[in-house]
Amino acid sequence: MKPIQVGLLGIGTVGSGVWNVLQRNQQEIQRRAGRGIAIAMVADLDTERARAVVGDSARVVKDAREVIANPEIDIVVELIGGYGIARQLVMEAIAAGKHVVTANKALLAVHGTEIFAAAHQRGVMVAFEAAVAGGIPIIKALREGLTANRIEWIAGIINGTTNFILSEMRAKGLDFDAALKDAQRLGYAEADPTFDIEGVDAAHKATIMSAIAFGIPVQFDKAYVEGITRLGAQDIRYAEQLGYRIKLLGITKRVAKGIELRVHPSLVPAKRLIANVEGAMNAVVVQGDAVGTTLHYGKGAGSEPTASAVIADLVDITRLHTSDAAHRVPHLAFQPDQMSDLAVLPMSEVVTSYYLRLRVADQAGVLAQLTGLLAEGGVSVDAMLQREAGEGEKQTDLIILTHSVREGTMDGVLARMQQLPTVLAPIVRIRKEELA
Ligand SMILES: NC(=O)c1ccc[n+]([C@@H]2O[C@H](COP(=O)([O-])OP(=O)(O)OC[C@H]3O[C@@H](n4cnc5c(N)ncnc54)[C@H](O)[C@@H]3O)[C@@H](O)[C@H]2O)c1
Ligand SMILES: N[C@@H](CCO)C(=O)O
Ligand code: NA
Repeated sequence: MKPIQVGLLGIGTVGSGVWNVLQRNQQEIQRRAGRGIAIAMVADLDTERARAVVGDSARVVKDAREVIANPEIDIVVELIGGYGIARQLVMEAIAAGKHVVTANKALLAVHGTEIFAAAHQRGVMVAFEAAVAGGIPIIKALREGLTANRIEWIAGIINGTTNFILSEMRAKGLDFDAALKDAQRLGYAEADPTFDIEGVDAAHKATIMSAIAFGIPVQFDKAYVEGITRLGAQDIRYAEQLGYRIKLLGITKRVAKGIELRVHPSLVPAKRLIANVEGAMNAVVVQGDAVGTTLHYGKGAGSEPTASAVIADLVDITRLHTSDAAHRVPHLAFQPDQMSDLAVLPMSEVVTSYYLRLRVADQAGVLAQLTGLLAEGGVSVDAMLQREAGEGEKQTDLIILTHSVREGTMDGVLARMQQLPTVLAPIVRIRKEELA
């Protein structure tokens, strides 16, 4: 049988990885897929660089629409990125009856509803394993391997750049700016790392996981997003003294009132496996009612790790494309007519515990005032740490760990604490997740 015909849109970091791995493992992949997989056409604005990768083995064009218009092409792989031209090309490929593979989490988190509906209507598959945690087969795990479970929550380190920065801050005592410079020097962070450090990239990925886990539409606009740019090196140190590490987590959780969907720095007990995921590595913890806790660990980015996921999608499509569309794995794990309208909750409704750092005057009665306000708000204290004031110092750091409380309640208590004349600087609040 003729190999299934693939057209690649964009052959940068991920695209060249896809080309190279497919060439190298061609025979083994064919034995698994039951049919050859051939990249017949490649479109990239930089045709010279594209030719340097593929040589004479595929047709190289500048205009991605030439690939989409080619009736010979069965699968279009979108590896351009962003929500602009990539969105148009994906929609056009679907309209042309092509199956689509994409690594573009930004696109799916924001426009997924429109894209999946169009694909469903046209009877084509849109596969996106590479979009969440790169090479880790987490989409496959959530959609198929864990399909027996009522998923309770997912918490993941799903951005390698920020995990690298946090690891550097902890190991070397660097502040955020210095650690970011290291990440850029070593090629982990992009020239414009905004989406990574502000938590947006992790929120895109968490949004996609929340949809698959709970059968809700992708709703990036409802996600709470907080990055690591304001994290102080001293908080990493204090957290460590209390037995915690600080990680940027993407969290989605089913609670009585709806779904939590949030990305923010979190204290995690140092003894948890996920707290020990260092450098640019990714890890996702999934809690299912039947299986219990599972941990999925590996490389979330990079040319060949990401290509590993893109090619797995190509194999899936090669195996399934002749099957009746109703018997394929649904895009978001649940049948499209069985989606839930559970609400994504505002952050004020989220219940979690907190690490608070207060810069306070070192004088009698301060602690009593603060614990008084906490008690009034119904916030229960779990642990406290007071840094010894140096000789002659008139102020000190006070660290408070709380038990669980509604975020809206905590906001009120913090506002009242902040007004005390003995609280000398903005209070730092970091959420704490026990993950058990
Ligand atoms: N790099 C990673 O490790 C990684 C990991 C997971 C997901 N992703 C996602 O994969 C996608 C690709 O990322 P990348 O790192 O390979 O990016 P890249 O910048 O290295 O490659 C993008 C390629 O697309 C080409 N391109 C841009 N506009 C085009 C157009 N209109 N027509 C044709 N080609 C065009 C560029 O010339 C470039 O070669 C993104 O959505 C990214 O978020 C990347
Ligand atoms: N910028 C992303 C790349 C993979 O999506 C990261 O740092 O993890
Ligand atoms: Na993945």
